[in-house]
Amino acid sequence: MASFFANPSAAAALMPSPVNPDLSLIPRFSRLHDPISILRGFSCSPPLPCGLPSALSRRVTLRSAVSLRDICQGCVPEHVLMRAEEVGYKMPTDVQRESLPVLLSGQDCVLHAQTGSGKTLAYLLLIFSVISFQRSAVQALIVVPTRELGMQVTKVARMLAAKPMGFEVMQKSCTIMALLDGGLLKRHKSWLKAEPPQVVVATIGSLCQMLDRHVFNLEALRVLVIDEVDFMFYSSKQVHTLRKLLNSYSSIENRQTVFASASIPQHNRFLYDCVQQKWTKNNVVHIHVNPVEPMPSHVHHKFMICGKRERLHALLVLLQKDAPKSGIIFVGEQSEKSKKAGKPPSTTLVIDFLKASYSGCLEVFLLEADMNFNARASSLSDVRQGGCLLVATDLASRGFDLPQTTHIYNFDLPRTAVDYLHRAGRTGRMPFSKEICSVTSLITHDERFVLRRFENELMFQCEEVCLESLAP
Ligand SMILES: Nc1ncnc2c1ncn2[C@@H]1O[C@H](COP(=O)(O)OP(=O)(O)OP(=O)(O)O)[C@@H](O)[C@H]1O
Repeated sequence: MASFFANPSAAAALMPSPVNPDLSLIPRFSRLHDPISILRGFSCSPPLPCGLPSALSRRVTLRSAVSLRDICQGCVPEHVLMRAEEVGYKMPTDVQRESLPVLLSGQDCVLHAQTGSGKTLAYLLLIFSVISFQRSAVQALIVVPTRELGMQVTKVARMLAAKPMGFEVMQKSCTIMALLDGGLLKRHKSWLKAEPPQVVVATIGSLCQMLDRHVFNLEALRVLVIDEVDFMFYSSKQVHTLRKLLNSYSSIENRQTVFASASIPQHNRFLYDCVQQKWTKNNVVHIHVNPVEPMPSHVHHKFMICGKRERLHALLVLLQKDAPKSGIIFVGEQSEKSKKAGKPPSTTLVIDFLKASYSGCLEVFLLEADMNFNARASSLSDVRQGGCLLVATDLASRGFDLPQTTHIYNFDLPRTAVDYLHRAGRTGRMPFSKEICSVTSLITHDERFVLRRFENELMFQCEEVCLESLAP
């Protein structure tokens, strides 16, 4: 049993969540979540096959109103806690409240909680509690799927590592290196050799390039985080490299391993693999927050039925009516066939249309994989300045944090329910705010059944809005 439960006062503070497993909903829920574990209760996942020790699945809530400081004091350095408070992280979110005691007790963890729930801060606080600022060696590694998410995580980590105001004694600061696709890898190489940083945030491609060339090693690694783990395993082309990272470049005995995502399809199977494939230790804990509500409840979901040719006009009407503070318009990737035919991608059509017709006060930006890295970086920094309309492909659907985003538009429907969940999760990202945000999908009659399938899988309801009722 996990060592966390050896502490009677901690165990007493834990109460089973009053989650109501509405049985009629369970069959619909099966692809994203495991119905068996919902039926069984809340403290442990079913025993793993083949007599493997059971991975703990915690669906429990610490009830008392404790601050982040209360949870982390004595483990996380004082200056990091002061910085966290300085930037506004005072009370923990649910996932932080549930995961930090487990993480700080040294156990491997699968962090499984809604988009925008604060998983990044949870694993960063663990990292700062474990690494030695005096030692010049790579002690923590965070692997992310995209350059954009890497830039964001690096920014939060650097923000926490900075000296807080009025804090005098800080012998040595922590260095955090971003090793991201398209970065200046040559410069990084010299830096890594001359003075290895304590924390590296990397995309898998860049990381393995460095490890294969023995530019640095992971002998001193204490924490390994794989963010957006389901994407990394199921959609990334670099699964082979990821496995190598988990099994060959560092040892599970010496490191603490953390996997994070808002969606882990068939999570019991994943936990089984973690133990069997030796990606984690046997007593890995599954922190599953709010399992019957995979999306934030203050996000409203809507759809509008319109023909393909009407879509641009419909989008414009919606933008005028909604007047978003900031919005993201998701457009599908261009197919190979359409590329070969020399057609412009849908992103270009949408951007050109909005630039010509949108008369609102927001600036319009583009973010897509085909842009070069500098253009992507500059788009990203522009959209972070304030409100804007970002036209993006699914590149922006994972982990991207623009808290000011109030409206999401699916100009093209996403391919899967998981993609819908991550796109929708780009809004409603202020943990303690209940500001109503919305996701509107523009669909044809034929696509209604696809959206209905997403509704069933993700357990939300979509309200229909009519173009005629919105038009002035
Ligand atoms: N304790 C806290 N207090 C206030 N704000 C917080 C706290 N923790 C996180 N946040 C804010 O919540 C937002 C979402 O956090 P984060 O990006 O870590 O979410 P996430 O769970 O990783 O989401 P996703 O699954 O979409 O990547 C961020 O803007 C972050 O600054």
